[in-house]
Amino acid sequence: MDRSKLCGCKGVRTCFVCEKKFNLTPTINSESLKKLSNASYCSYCNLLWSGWNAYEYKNHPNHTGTSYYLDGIFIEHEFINEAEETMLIKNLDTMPWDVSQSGRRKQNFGPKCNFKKRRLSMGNFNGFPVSTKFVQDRFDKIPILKNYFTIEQCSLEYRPEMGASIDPHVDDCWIWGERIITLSLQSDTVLTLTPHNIKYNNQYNTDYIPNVKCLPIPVNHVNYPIDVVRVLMPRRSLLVLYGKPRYLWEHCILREDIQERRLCIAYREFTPPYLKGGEKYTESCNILQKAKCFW
Ligand SMILES: O=C(O)CCC(=O)C(=O)O
Ligand SMILES: [Fe+2]
Repeated sequence: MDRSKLCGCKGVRTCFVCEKKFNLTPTINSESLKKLSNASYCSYCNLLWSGWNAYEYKNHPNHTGTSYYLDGIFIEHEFINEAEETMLIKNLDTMPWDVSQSGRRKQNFGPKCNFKKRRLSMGNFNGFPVSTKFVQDRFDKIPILKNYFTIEQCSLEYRPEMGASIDPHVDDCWIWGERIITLSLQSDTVLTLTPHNIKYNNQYNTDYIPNVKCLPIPVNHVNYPIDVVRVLMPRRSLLVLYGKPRYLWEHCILREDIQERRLCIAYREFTPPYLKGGEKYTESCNILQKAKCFW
């Protein structure tokens, strides 16, 4: 089944286009997730509240039912204003979009990374679009983003008519540092966190997680009463995932949570070995220099 001329999907990933043409069925079944114990994140009290509805945070402070605590999720509402959002979307859309998996499109600005061989190179990385610079500059305002130095910036587009989604995954742990940032644009969606069922040793390069031996992997099965966490990502908000939600849970965006076109800009930093003073710095110093450029 060669889908290279049809869409961007590979392996188990699918979109409406290839599902129709090859009679494929999507792998993720949200109905089965709804049957698990689920809770939604409230960004105002930093707690999870029982239930699937990700808009539960709007009931704050009048939540009812049981609450749970999971450290490692941060949301800043209205990180950018409406005029800035309009301007960002307009500027992103002046640049070409590349097809990606599961009906998404993307614009990638960052070095070339071979996650399997764990090899890093400049590739055609040339810095970042100047129209997006103010977003990176504003990271300084957020205390948990202290010393955040962006190495990769990736715009993603999700359209309902493509059946766009992103399958459960953990962002690579060898090259990408602890703090994963996402700026959401154009419409709200939900990030769904699910138990990380390890499929094979070192999947996502989890052996490279700092202090991995101290972390109870997979935490959910061992001692956490919740199997699915729903995190609303309102348009114009900034989400930061770190700690356990970044390393020990997979995150995904379900097709049913894309109701309108949604864009986001995802940001990644290097892991400590590739930062100044780290043991891999000789391999990364040119890339760190390049990541200061805006064009
Ligand atoms: O679209 C999003 O908010 C999540 C994207 C994501 O998880 C990724 O690019 O690794
Ligand atoms: Fe991700």
